[in-house]
Amino acid sequence: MSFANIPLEEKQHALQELRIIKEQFAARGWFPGTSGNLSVRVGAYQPEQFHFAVTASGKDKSIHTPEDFLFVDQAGQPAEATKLKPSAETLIHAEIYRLTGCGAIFHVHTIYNNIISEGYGDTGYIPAQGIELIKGLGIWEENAKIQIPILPNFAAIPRIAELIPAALQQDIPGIVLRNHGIYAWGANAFEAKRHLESFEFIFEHIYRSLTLRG
Ligand SMILES: CSC[C@@H](O)[C@@H](O)C(=O)COP(=O)(O)O
Ligand SMILES: [Zn+2]
Repeated sequence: MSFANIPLEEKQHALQELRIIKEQFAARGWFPGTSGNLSVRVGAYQPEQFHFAVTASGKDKSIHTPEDFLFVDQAGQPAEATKLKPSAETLIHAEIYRLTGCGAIFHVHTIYNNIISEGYGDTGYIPAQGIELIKGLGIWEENAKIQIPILPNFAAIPRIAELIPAALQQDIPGIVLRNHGIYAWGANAFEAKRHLESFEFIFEHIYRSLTLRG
């Protein structure tokens, strides 16, 4: 499906969803120093052709402006004429959409995801078990044991993107960049938000449990 053929209402709905999520996450302090990026996919999905709305790069994500988002294609290139620059990490979003066919991807930098990803960085994944919010990831098995993948925080985004296929864990809707932040995704914005909140609860739980035990 070409970008022009995607109904205007669907595009506007995606922008409205992003605007609401951006405001909610900003209120939690999840975009410090302009960090973080958000996207919602629009139109039909084929691994080799799709489109999504993504945050423009380097903006203060705690305020709303008419220049907060733009639409890009599967290669991360603007889908229509614009002076806006897509997020520096758009290629990571594109690769996650290509591999999963998901509907929304949210990326935030938090103290908990940074500290925990550094702590487990050499292991390559964050282990979690016995935390109720694992169910928030859609994993309902009793006492489920999960491993949340960690990728190195290379400066070159294409180098990170090329590691994603091997790192993806079936049933784990997220990837952490070491000492950087998390990407969480879902079939739609509602699910991606639930997953992101669940991951962040898990990270804080692990951090506080380790601190308590000394
Ligand atoms: C200003 S620190 C954050 C950036 O380095 C980057 O990791 C980030 O999340 C935001 O980049 P952006 O290009 O605004 O989407
Ligand atoms: Zn980032």
